[in-house]
Formats: sequence, structure tokens, C-alpha cells
Amino acid sequence: MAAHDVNTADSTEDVRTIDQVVDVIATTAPEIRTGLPGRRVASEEENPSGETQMAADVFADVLLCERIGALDGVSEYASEERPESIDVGSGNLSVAVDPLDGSSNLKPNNTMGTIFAVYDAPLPAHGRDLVAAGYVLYGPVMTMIVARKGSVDEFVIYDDSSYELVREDVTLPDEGTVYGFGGRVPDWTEDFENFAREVEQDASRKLRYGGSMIGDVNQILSYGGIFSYPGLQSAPEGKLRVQFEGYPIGYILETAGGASSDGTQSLLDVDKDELHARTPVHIGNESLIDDLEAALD
Ligand SMILES: O=P(O)(O)OC[C@H]1O[C@](O)(COP(=O)(O)O)[C@@H](O)[C@@H]1O
Ligand SMILES: [Mg+2]
Ligand SMILES: [Mg+2]
Repeated sequence: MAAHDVNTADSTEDVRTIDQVVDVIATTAPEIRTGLPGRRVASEEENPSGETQMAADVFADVLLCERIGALDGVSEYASEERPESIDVGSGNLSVAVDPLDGSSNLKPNNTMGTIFAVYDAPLPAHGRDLVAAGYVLYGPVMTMIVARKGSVDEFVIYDDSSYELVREDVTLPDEGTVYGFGGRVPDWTEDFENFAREVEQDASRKLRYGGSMIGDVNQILSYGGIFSYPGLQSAPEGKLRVQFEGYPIGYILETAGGASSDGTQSLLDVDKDELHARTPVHIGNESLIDDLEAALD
């Protein structure tokens, strides 16, 4: 389902807090990146989803928690790396973060990201409570995508923590040319596999899957197409987490004129009230998401 009717902040104070969150993310990203070389190893701990944390996941979480938590307008901080959300003040907004998305890509030195979601409700919040969302992509260039006030902007972040707006009002190209589907193919459902085979038949499309949602999603924003991490036979809710990954990516894609789905409805309409709940994720051009929903019906 497409939207363009995403929720946005309407008070001056919330708008200011969102700008401050964006500033913290942008100015912390170079530090996160600089801290990566010595942290490409597993820590002793598991995160609440049962995955082994990398030292870099913990490092990025601690930095972001400290800095986002210090903002007056933020009352709660949560991340993929901690079991509960924490109270950080009495502001109006809550921030949920995936400090490093795709951290299994650290070992082979491939793309990763940092995702943030700003909600005007206590955590776990609902997709319709989102008032802004965005991500940093640690690629050859550090870029940041921000969806707020009904449009999506792209920035380049420099090593000295300055950042520059390079593209305003980012929208998906009409003709989608790339696709990327997560999960082991033998673990896909029959309906999803049939859909994937249909998508592949179009000679104008090619496979691009990197194993970091942010890298894969940014290709869809750049070239159009579809990214899915579907529900699997062994894991009907898939792998990606609603609060930290599904909602913010759905919000960004819908703000950019694309569509998002859990297989039957917009990601923003998913009802899950557990902080670390998972959901199937499908994002891309509206026509492809319509076809996906028809195929999974
Ligand atoms: O290794 P797989 O099964 O392809 O999974 C890749 C997916 O897992 C993730 O890495 C999960 O995110 P985290 O690294 O934040 O746990 C996504 O970024 C990516 O889409
Ligand atoms: Mg992630
Ligand atoms: Mg992560």
C-alpha cells in the first residue's frame, strides 16, 4: 500500500527536536565509522533478538544513547541492542535506533547503516506515530537520508562531522530496475517464490542483494524496484524488526512516493506491541508492491 499521507510533527518544539536528532545522527556517524576498524569482532553478548552482538554494535549504541538521550525533547531511547527502552527525560518524542544495520557485513567490509525512527508516543510505538525517520549509509561516501515534513532529503556527511544537503525531495524513479530478496531461497514460501520468479522475468531488472537492509533499500531509492525480507517457512515473521527497521523504512519509502507492505498492508499499519517484534518487509515501487500483495493473497 502506498501512502503519501504519513504523519509529521506539527509543534515547533517537536520540529526542533527532530532537527536535533538528525544533527546528532549526522555528527556521530563519522565517529562510529572511525571506531569500526578495531571492532570487527563478536562481543561476548547476544542482543534481545538472540543474535551475537559485534563490538561495533555496542559501541554505536552507547554513543547514540548518550547523545540522543541528552536532548531535552526526547523522553525515551530504545535500540535493537538493549532489551528495554530507557527513560532519558521528559520530552515529547521517543527515538528508536538500529545503531548498526547489517553489522554481519563488517567482516567482509561491505555496506552498513545506522537507522533512526522518531515517534511522538511512548515505545513500543505504532507506525502511525512516526514523525520522522532516516538512516546513514556507510558506503564509499557517507550519505544520510532523512524523511520529515512530508519529504525526503539526502545529505553527504564529511569526516569532520559537517554535512551538506545534496538532493531535496528524493522520489523513487518510475521504472524500477533492481530487486533484492533476503532469506534462504529453499525457506521462501511457495507464493513468494512464484512472485520472485515473475519479477526476475522482466529483462530490464537485475538482482542486487548486499545483506545490509540499508544498502539494499538505498539502491531502491536510487534505481527503483523492490526489496523484500519476506516471511519464511521457518520464521513466518521474517527477520527484520518492526520498531527499528520495518516502520522507519516504510515511512521513508512512502514519503518518497514508493510503497511498503508486510505482505497484506502498509508497514505503517502493522500492529505489534512488543519492542523487538519482527515483521516481513517489502518496499519499492507501488506497482511491484501491489503485485506482491496480490501474489501473497
Ligand atoms: O544475512 P541475511 O539473512 O541475508 O540477512 C540480512 C538482513 O539482516 C540484517 O543485517 C539485520 O540487521 P542487523 O544487522 O541490524 O541485525 C539486515 O540489514 C539485512 O537485510
Ligand atoms: Mg538491522
Ligand atoms: Mg543492527
